[in-house]
Amino acid sequence: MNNMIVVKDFVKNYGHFTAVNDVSFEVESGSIFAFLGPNGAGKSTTINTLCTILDKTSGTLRIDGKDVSTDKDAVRSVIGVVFQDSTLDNKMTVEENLKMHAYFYKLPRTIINERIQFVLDIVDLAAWKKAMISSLSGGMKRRIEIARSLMHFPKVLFLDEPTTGLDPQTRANIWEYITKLQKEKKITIFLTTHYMDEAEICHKVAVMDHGKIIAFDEPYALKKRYTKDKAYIASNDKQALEVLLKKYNLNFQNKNGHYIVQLRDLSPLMETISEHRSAIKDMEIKKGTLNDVFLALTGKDIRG
Ligand SMILES: Nc1ncnc2c1ncn2[C@@H]1O[C@H](COP(=O)(O)OP(=O)(O)OP(=O)(O)O)[C@@H](O)[C@H]1O
Repeated sequence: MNNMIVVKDFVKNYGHFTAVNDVSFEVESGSIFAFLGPNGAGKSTTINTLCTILDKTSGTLRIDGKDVSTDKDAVRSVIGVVFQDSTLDNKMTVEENLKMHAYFYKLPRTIINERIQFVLDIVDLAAWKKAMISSLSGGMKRRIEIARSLMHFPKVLFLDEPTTGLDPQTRANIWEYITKLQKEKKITIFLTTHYMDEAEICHKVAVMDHGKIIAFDEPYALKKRYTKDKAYIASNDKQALEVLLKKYNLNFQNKNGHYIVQLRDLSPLMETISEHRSAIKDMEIKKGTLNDVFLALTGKDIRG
């Protein structure tokens, strides 16, 4: 396995306050990795240290084999970053913003126009090259920021809450580009989010709380380990249903007319349903979510 990012025993203090407390993790090359956690968990601090913006207190952080503390320029040349808040210049055009980035990264002048076309094509905004940034919607600006971060062909793209504040359709749209970059360009994507549905589609997730990684795995594995699926059943004969649920040792509660049944495996539920078939009004099985994982680990909802 080839790891693009390796973090070992990372600690970051702000004065006497420890924002990141002895964190270690690795991110596989070409994968999409998410830091999931509530506000203040330490996600941005970690991302900013990896991006060479903040200095660590202790530990080792490497990107593509380069140390983020001692080899900052080399690290900067292989990463692209999209911050939480826009850093585009509103008084300039799309093209001018991208050119600024090209000059900053000392791209050869002869390739700049071609590169601008290339990155704008990736986010489907080539037609907006001459538009002022101030005339674009929030979602378009975010796409331009992603395009800009790709100008120097980074191996790793850091996205700090890339879709916060965007409407659901624009969020879906941004995700289309993120997955395209990972699949087609083989870029390693490292993002922070507090949206469960976004973390669900990542290859690996680190769940973070109070500066610690409290779980780290594929979303499916986390859900399997920490959550139970639940069946929601509405019945025309509640008494008979309760007798059956008890008979098959199923753990249940009655809420708002529905029986909520915790499932370890499906067979006792299947037996219950087949014996109760004629009286069932409605039934739905809900899978465990990453929020349930967070709840199981911390006793609180991820949104606080
Ligand atoms: N410059 C700073 N000085 C002091 N404390 C800070 C500083 N920056 C962050 N913190 C604190 O460190 C902790 C982690 O903050 P961080 O921004 O990394 O969290 P986060 O998980 O990214 O949350 P958010 O989603 O709100 O950005 C928080 O308690 C925050 O208040």
